[in-house]
Amino acid sequence: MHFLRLMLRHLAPYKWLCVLLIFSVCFEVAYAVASPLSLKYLVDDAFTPKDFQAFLFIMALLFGGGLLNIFVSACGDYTIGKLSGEVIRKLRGELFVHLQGQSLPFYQRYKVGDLVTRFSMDMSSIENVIRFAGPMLLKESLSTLLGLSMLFAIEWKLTLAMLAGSSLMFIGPWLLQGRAEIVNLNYKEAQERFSNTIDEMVKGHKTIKGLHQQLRFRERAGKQIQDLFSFGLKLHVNNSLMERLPLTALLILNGTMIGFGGYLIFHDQMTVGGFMAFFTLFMSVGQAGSNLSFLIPKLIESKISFQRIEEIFDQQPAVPESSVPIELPESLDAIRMDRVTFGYTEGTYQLHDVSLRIENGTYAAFVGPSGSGKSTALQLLSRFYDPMQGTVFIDDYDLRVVSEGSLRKLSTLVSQDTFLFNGTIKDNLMLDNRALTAEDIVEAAKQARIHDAIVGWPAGYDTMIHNEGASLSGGERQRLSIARALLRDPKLLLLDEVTSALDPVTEADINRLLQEIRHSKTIISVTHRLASVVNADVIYVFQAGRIVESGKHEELLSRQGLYCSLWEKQNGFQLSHDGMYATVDAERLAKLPFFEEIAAPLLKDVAALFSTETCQEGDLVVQENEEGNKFYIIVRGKFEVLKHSPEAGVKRVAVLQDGDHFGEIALLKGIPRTATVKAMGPSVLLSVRREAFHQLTSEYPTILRALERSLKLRM
Ligand SMILES: Nc1ncnc2c1ncn2[C@@H]1O[C@H](COP(=O)(O)OP(=O)(O)OP(=O)(O)O)[C@@H](O)[C@H]1O
Repeated sequence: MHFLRLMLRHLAPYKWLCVLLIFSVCFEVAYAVASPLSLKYLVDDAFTPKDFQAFLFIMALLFGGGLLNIFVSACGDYTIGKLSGEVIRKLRGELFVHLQGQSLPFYQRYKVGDLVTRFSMDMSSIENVIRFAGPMLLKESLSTLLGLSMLFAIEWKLTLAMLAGSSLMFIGPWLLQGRAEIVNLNYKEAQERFSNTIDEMVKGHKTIKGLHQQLRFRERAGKQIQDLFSFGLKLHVNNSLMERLPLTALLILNGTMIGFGGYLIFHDQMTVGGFMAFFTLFMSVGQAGSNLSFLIPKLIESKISFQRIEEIFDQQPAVPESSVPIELPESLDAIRMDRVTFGYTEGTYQLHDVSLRIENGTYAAFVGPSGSGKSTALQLLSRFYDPMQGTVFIDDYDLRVVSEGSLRKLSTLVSQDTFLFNGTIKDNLMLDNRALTAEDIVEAAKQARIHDAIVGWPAGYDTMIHNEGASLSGGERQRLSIARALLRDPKLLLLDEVTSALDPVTEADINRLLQEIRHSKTIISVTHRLASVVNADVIYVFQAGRIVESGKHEELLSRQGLYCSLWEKQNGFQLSHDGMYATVDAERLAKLPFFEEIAAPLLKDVAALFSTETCQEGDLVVQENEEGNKFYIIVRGKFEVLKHSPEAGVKRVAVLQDGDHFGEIALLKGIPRTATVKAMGPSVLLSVRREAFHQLTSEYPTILRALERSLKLRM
């Protein structure tokens, strides 16, 4: 019933098309039922008495009715096409808009495959039901009802006998329906899971290869393909049984009809013409009945599809637009957080009681260790999430009551995960702003230091971007997204690690650009590279979801707190302009716990042993279980530390960044690495090999002893 209500709700806006469809179906059915009846009159009133006039009259009626039937059926076919097309068009459009209105948590819950399957498979199963199964259901039900009343008129006893036997036709489908629904749902979910695997495999092909996870993916896909096979087989067997059982029942009924009909003729209770008409009509009613049972699997499939699409429609955005949204003015005085607490999921908190105020025209920076909540704070300032407690204000407007359109016009977020649309470079830069001129675009591209690269490509600004920009380097994608943000000319520019994928020269250029535009905008920049925030008007230092320090660079250094220790960790390195050659000071090495006992002159020799290594996003510096023979210090860049376990697969256990070090045990012995270390973007490392280190320690055994002592303490 719920399914019928859903279906009627979607058909309701097209009343006239429905009326036209019902009319054409009724006409077709009436003609189909009347045709076999003509046999009775042909045999009993024209052939047996040899009445030619009556014969001509019946033939004329049949022929005229036939022509009219063809015309009405053609109109009916057009109506069905239009009706199903309109319903699906509306449904697709509404679902699309509904998806756009959803917030980030929705997109974390539903994966690409889930949504694509609903848009493709489920929509076509609904389209099928409206285009074929629905009209057929109407037609065959009417044919059955009308045919049955005619059969009663011809011979009620025989009809009653047949009717009693007909219940056999529906017992099978009735018994199998519950199982059919479950199998159908299982099959659809298996399709979703497989689509998600394909999506992950395409997007993560580099990582899968890099971490040598092909086998795991093949096993996962193999299992899912096996599921598709088993559920598909069950579905097929179930559907076939639902279709075949009524046909078997129909055969039994035919035998009954011939036996009982013959008995009535032999006892003069029925004419031969009447029996012929009854037989033909019964066959067509039987056909209609079995057609109805053929429809059952299709109806069950579309019922599940309707439910799956309704499930999406039932999802409400976690960050809803206010019912009376306020338009923000075109300029802003300040943006602030007032005692904001937030967690991505119930019971977890990524921000605790955070308060801050950033005045118009300020260049503010959020810094702190990885995972301390900097990006989360930025997401709340852009209202991608709402706080659990506390409020985010722009001027004195709570972001929850502000119209999304005016907020997006005022502020633009450039994040670490740049997304480029399939289209040309120009389309990606202009988006929907037709007012932009070619000069504006070139100017922004120059500012973002991407113009030279673009004009170097054969098609220049008309170069097509495919596959979300996978053919471009991380730095190129990042610079394009900066240019795109500049073209929107926002008053509030929110930057999340925008220079992390850039080489030192481009990074310096972008930092210079930010200095140039900082007075015409409010800029909030999340970064882990402290050298880029020394000029900031205010720096907020995050730790475990709280702001633990704030102020200018010099003030924070003098406090000797977390900022100061992060600063010291990142200092003491020199990097050439092209980012290809780095060195480390002996003073910086002395800050490493296992080198602290070693005298300064000896550390100078240790520093000279380091050589520079550069790597790109996805490169594996260290692989779990492989023998280690190098120690690394990160000069710039971000690395994730991954560990593999049979239960959880590959899991990120830490993120390392500028100034962090790893693999020091390899300096003493070549034991297997306990984790994999993978570059999250272009990076520069300093490394020293155990063999080189041993040459030095054989000259100065004190170094070796000091190192052994401090590593023993640490382990
Ligand atoms: N969408 C999410 N769902 C659940 N947890 C999340 C989500 N995004 C981030 N987190 C978690 O929230 C915490 C804070 O993350 P956030 O990205 O804000 O930190 P960050 O200081 O910006 O770190 P980084 O410099 O590494 O980006 C981390 O523990 C992270 O794993």
